[in-house]
Amino acid sequence: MSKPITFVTGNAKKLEELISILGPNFPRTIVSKKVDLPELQGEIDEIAVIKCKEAAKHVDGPVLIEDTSLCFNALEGLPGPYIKWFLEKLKPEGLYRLLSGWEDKSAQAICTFAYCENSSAEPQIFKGITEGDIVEPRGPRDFGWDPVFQPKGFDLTYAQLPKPQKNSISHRYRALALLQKHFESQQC
Ligand SMILES: O=c1nc[nH]c2c1ncn2[C@H]1C[C@H](O)[C@@H](COP(=O)(O)OP(=O)(O)OP(=O)(O)O)O1
Ligand SMILES: [Mg+2]
Repeated sequence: MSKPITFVTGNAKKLEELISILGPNFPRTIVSKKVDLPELQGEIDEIAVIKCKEAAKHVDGPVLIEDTSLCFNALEGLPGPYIKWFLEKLKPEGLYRLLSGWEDKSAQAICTFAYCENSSAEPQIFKGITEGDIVEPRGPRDFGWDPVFQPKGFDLTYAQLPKPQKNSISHRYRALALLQKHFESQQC
């Protein structure tokens, strides 16, 4: 019997989406642990790997983390992994205004999961990307920058989409689909 996987995050909304996306048939048990992990600098994959190693110090056994970036194409991918601080200071309105000097409002929402079996194992990466545009904020404000991200092919923002619909196209869904495939293939 495999040990449960501990998903380490300080963000309750991430946990809620993970549970609802993976559903009841995921082959491993997932428990969660609330830890405020350091907000690191660097390239997206690098950050996820170091974050996973940090998280492993708080857990005895398999550990999972994720880090989310919002990358504006006009700004060469910024704010990217620093979106948390940009959102905190500028609020959704300010994120939209950041692009006022640019015609290109396109952006990528990127979710990077990192998993390691224990604190000495090298983390594995599972990454999902959803393309969209940064728009004037619309919809409920219960999760981060959801009000300003409008996925390509939709005329509603992530915040306006019904949860199951966001969870069927989101960056987090795409990353978790890869994670799910990995654990399902390990079973046979
Ligand atoms: O689907 C999403 N829709 C809207 N906003 C989102 C989403 N996913 C993360 N977010 C926000 C949370 C944080 O302001 C920043 C990512 O920073 P990030 O470090 O990954 O998240 P966090 O510090 O809240 O939780 P954790 O303890 O897992 O690091 O973007
Ligand atoms: Mg964080």
